[in-house]
Amino acid sequence: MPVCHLSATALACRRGDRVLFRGLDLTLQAGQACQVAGANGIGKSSLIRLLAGLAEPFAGTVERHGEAGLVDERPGLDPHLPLGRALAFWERFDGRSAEAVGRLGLGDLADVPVRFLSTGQKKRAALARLIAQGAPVWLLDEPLNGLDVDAVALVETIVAEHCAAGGLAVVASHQPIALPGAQRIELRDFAA
Ligand SMILES: Nc1ncnc2c1ncn2[C@@H]1O[C@H](COP(=O)(O)OP(=O)(O)OP(=O)(O)O)[C@@H](O)[C@H]1O
Repeated sequence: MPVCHLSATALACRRGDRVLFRGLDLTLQAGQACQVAGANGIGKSSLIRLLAGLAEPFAGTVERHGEAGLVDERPGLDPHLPLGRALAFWERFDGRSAEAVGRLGLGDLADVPVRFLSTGQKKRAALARLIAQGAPVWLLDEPLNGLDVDAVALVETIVAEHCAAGGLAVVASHQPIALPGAQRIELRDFAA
């Protein structure tokens, strides 16, 4: 696993004419995880986007060393392709195939177009691609949405394995997720 590090300093986020949060500090080294918690609309997705470099902070800085792997509400897979081919598209970038499809219960779905997959199956597929990507910095926005109880436990295990292998993870979720030893950020504590 490539060396990784993620930090945010005095971070503030504005969406539209509203400042959502300010004064947020975060430091994650290889092997560490953080859960970002908070009510709907408080700014969890916005924080993930700042950490991913997809949006500019209103104030403060983000420093990231290591490629980011982002999972959000869009699976990042061509909806018109069968799942197997949609995942294969990423192989040329990732340099490896999505070997976790079996573990994620997708083994029988290779011929099913992505648009026909259920919500939970799409989320599982996004996680299969995330693992294949091999990025050290995982930024997971509501990764449990649509997942059944077994899949929730699997995500908890996969995140723990990723961190044990030297990766790091930020998990934004309004649902409980077991991340032993993880930091926790309550976004309401930074409400502007
Ligand atoms: N492009 C935008 N312009 C203006 N406001 C926005 C924009 N995008 C999001 N917002 C607002 O920013 C706030 C935070 O949104 P965000 O999606 O980060 O919240 P969240 O904590 O992830 O919510 P949820 O738990 O419902 O997913 C919301 O009030 C939302 O309406």
